[in-house]
Amino acid sequence: MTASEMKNAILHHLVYTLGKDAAHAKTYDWRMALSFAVRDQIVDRWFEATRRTYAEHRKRVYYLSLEFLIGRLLKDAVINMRLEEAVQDALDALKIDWHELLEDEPDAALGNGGLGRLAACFMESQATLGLPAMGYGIRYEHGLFRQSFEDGRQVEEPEDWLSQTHAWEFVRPEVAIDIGFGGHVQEIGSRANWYPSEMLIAMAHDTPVIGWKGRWGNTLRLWESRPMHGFDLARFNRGDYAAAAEPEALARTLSRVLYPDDHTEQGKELRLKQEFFHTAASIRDIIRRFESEYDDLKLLPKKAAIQINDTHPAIAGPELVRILHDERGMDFEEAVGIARNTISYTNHTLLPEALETWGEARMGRLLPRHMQLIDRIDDLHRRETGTGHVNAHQDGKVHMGTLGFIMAHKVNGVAALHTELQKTTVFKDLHELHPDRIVNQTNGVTPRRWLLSCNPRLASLITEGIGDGWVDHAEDLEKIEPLVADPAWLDRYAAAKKANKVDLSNWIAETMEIGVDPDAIFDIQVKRIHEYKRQHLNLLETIAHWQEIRDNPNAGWVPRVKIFGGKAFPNYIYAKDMVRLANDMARVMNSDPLTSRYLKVVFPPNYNVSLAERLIPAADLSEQISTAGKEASGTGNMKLTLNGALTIGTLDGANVEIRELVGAENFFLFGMTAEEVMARRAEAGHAARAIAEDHRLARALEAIRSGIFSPDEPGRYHSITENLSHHDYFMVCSDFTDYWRAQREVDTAFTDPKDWARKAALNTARAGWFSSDRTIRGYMKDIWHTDAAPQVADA
Ligand SMILES: CCc1ccc([C@H](C)CC(=O)N[C@@H]2O[C@H](CO)[C@@H](O)[C@H](O)[C@H]2O)cc1
Repeated sequence: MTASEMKNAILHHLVYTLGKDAAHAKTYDWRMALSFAVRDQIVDRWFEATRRTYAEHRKRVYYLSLEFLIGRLLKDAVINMRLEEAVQDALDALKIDWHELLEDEPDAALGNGGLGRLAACFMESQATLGLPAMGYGIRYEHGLFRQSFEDGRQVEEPEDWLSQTHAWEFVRPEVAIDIGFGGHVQEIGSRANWYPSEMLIAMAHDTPVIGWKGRWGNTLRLWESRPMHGFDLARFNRGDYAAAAEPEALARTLSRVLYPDDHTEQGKELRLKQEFFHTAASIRDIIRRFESEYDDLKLLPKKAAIQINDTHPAIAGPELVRILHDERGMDFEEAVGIARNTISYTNHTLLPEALETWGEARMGRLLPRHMQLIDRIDDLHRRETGTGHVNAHQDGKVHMGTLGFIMAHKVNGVAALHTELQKTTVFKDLHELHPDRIVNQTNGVTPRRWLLSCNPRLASLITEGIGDGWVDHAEDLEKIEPLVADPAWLDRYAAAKKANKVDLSNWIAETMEIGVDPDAIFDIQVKRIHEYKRQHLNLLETIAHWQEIRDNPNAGWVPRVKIFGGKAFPNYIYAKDMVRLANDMARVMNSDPLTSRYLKVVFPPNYNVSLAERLIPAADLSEQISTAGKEASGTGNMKLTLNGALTIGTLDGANVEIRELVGAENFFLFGMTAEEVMARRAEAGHAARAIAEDHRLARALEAIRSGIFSPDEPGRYHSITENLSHHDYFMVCSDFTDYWRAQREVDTAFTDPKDWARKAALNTARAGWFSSDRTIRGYMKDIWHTDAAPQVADA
């Protein structure tokens, strides 16, 4: 598409779709007009892919997830359709600033963190690989809350991405599925009729997901909840206005807001209703599509692969069995077999508090037939395995992890260490019963968004050196290794990083009025705030570092900027205290005349996908410091490695595989292994001993305890200091000394910019394996048994 064609298409949509005259158009109008112009280019490819999938009777993958952390879509679409040049030239001609339009788009923040973002990367990779796939999610009216800071405290505000028209979705009023809750069951022999007492509608909104070079397009279908019966006019006419709107309000509650908790199940009824609403609508839609092409449901596993993203859609098993057995009359055991061969389950966490369980009373009341089927599935599993002690329904609860495992033909972990730990911890018994069911699929990230789009300086340097094959064959990045040996190329590599750091310093100055030195080490920890991720270990080291600089300011300290980003679950007080402590420390340290030129702390609010795209290209050091055995994989670690940040980290999650691939000499390792953590945790007083043995740790804790960072409320962080001194379940104290050692090694290494650049470039060169394209190819081979469609021509 030429620039002038693009210009005309933009002007066409401005006038005829937005109904705006160019003279009066606002940024929003231009962004929407451009989005529609680009969308037009995508729709044809999207339809072509759908048509081919039907025509070639291809097996489809269905990715069921309560979260899709998509971020912005305009730039992604322009880049994947190779329209960047045409768009930029068209906008130049219209005197419209491209970056202003990009910044104007709200993030689609339909997820909490790792799990949701992984789903979004997977959707883009499936489309890039030409794999017929469909994502099923919920169209939350309010995504993850907006975070702001008041006096250093996290404050949450509702996020409202839908207050403006969303350019990238198409509503599907004809795809409206009845969803029931409660009521009673009438059993007829083995089968039953379920008579729900509450009904509402799931309506579909489709977003095209276009792959690299526009060669294939898939659909992300998001469900909105609508009332079965709309506005109650009779009540309104009787003046009972609130009641008149009640059915509408009630029904819409289900897709109103994303639950902001990641890692702690709240067991709230609305959450279970959201999960069933999402999953039942998706399963019904999958069966409808299957039956529109085939008439023998025994074929289902051959033509559909359903992946459940953690336990949140685990009710999919019983719901599929209910439809196959109760509604389609299939024999119960056969129905379970068909369902199991269709479904596979990914586990993303070992944290006990994150493993969902539902009370039998609540499940029985809300989903009476499913509760019965869960018991029959347990019974069948007992007969199949000849054991009685592993049941989904146990001690008055339904364990969704066990249900997900029993009703799946494959269960996967998201990194090699995590997958092995699954076999010895959460799924130990089930693994013994089904030794070949657990497989590993180490996570990945899309190199389109997380390198080509967010780091154009580095991307163009790479493409100039090795061509653009790396964009959809990221393993090709290893071809830059020979260039790393060329000092001139390495200088340009370092210059790209430096320019990104200057951009970020300017943004921090503009938005936070904090001056940071772009030649300092940009040390970044960006992720959800959680004790197991140990932001407080980073804060303690920062305090000890600050104290040492104050003791001896002229000791030739290597300047460091500590950048934090992340949201705390609103009810997670300890995590919110960690956020506030970081802000209190920033206030004191950044204005400390003795130390501020050597050490700054910066905590930009509202960390989300778009802020990650701004921070990650400017990172020198990637903080991946979780307690070994706790972070299932991590994906931020992969994005930072791809963008040339060196990792300081523990042998946890995918850090292990990153270190193996980039080389131990290009990674700052510290801390106990998962086994050592278990052993140390068994030793009483492990924290007190660590504190006694490390004066820096003791002194840093004392600084917090004494109120240096909270003079107006000295006891503000009592919870943190007391917990660390007496419990310290996540081994912050026991890993401190070695962490300090590793951080000082970082300082030393950074004083040799050439060697640092070489290490950084080798991280980029060897990060290709962490592409989500490789991950999806793994799922296709080991779990979904699908192959990609031969590609249509490039965009
Ligand atoms: C029910 C509450 C709840 C909500 C979300 C979750 C997610 C599983 C948490 C999550 O995001 N896990 C992260 O998944 C990433 C993608 O696989 C991994 O890289 C991270 O290590 C893991 O913490 C657990 C429990």
